[in-house]
Amino acid sequence: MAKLSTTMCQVLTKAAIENLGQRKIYSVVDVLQEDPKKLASISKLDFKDVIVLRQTLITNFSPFPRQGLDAYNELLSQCSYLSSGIESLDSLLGGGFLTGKVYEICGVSGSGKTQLCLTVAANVALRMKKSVHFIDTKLDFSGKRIHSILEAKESNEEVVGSTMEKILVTRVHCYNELYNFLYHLKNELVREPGTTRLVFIESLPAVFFQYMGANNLDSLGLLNSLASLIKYIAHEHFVAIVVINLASMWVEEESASLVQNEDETAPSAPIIDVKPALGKYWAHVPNTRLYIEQCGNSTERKITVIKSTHLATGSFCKISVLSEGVK
Ligand SMILES: Nc1ncnc2c1ncn2[C@@H]1O[C@H](COP(=O)(O)OP(=O)(O)OP(=O)(O)O)[C@@H](O)[C@H]1O
Repeated sequence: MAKLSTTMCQVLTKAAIENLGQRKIYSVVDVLQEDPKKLASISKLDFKDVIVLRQTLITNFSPFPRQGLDAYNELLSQCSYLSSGIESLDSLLGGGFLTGKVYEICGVSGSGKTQLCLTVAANVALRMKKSVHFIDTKLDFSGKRIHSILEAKESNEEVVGSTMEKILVTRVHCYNELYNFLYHLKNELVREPGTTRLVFIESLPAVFFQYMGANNLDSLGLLNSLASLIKYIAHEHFVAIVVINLASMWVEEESASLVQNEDETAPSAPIIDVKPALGKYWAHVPNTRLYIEQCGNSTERKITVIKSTHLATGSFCKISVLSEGVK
């Protein structure tokens, strides 16, 4: 909501702004909502000038509809898939993580979220000249682990060293530090566009749990500001942002009692529902949500698309968490 100023239009004088202010008309939206005749009498501007003012404000402040073709061409020219370096995951994602999108990887504790992110960070940094940001909110980033993942892929110690230099780890202790870091990253990308294409936030609940509970409105406001910033960076600077979230498993007892087995005598299996943390507001923020869970033997994991704007939900792939990283 832009505040009125004399630089917005030649006819908008300081006196007119003061006159409008006395009637609580302070912003562009206030002017556009008001009847032009009434505006002329309040501001003491000519009716002709009020029409010029309205046209100028509409031209400069309205979002214009764009053709679908323009949006598609922009996507083709500026977005790219960042291969995760894990074949099965790339084919699930249609080629890799798409720049300009926000991804969430959720799963219960120990499901392999961190191992997956470290491996993808290592793979992307190894292949690309750009830096990969890793925001560590849990304060447990392991340089040793990423070094051993890289060593398993690359025998040249110099290449391993230069790749590790491209993985920029930032430790944040609280929401404010996270927000400030992202804000500065946004400014850096304005100054030097394209310096980074991939950002991991590991993990979001770690900086939010302190705000949950008592004053829920505060946490919603903070979550809203962070979500806008994350989306802005991803969309405007063509960065893929991968947010790690915890998930909990809930047994839906009501549904369980409705589901009958084939012989209708044995008790039916309870339906397990996956609930990512951070609530309903956050639920719509990521463009794609991936759920990672253990399956089969202790190293095997299944990744399922549980929400997406461009991938089929329910599709899945299998990966293995090994000493040399995720494969
Ligand atoms: N060096 C390693 N070699 C093989 N497997 C490993 C290695 N390090 C961790 N793992 C496996 O990775 C799994 C833990 O994964 P990870 O730490 O990524 O879980 P997480 O989902 O991030 O958990 P949390 O939410 O608690 O942080 C365990 O099954 C562990 O055995």
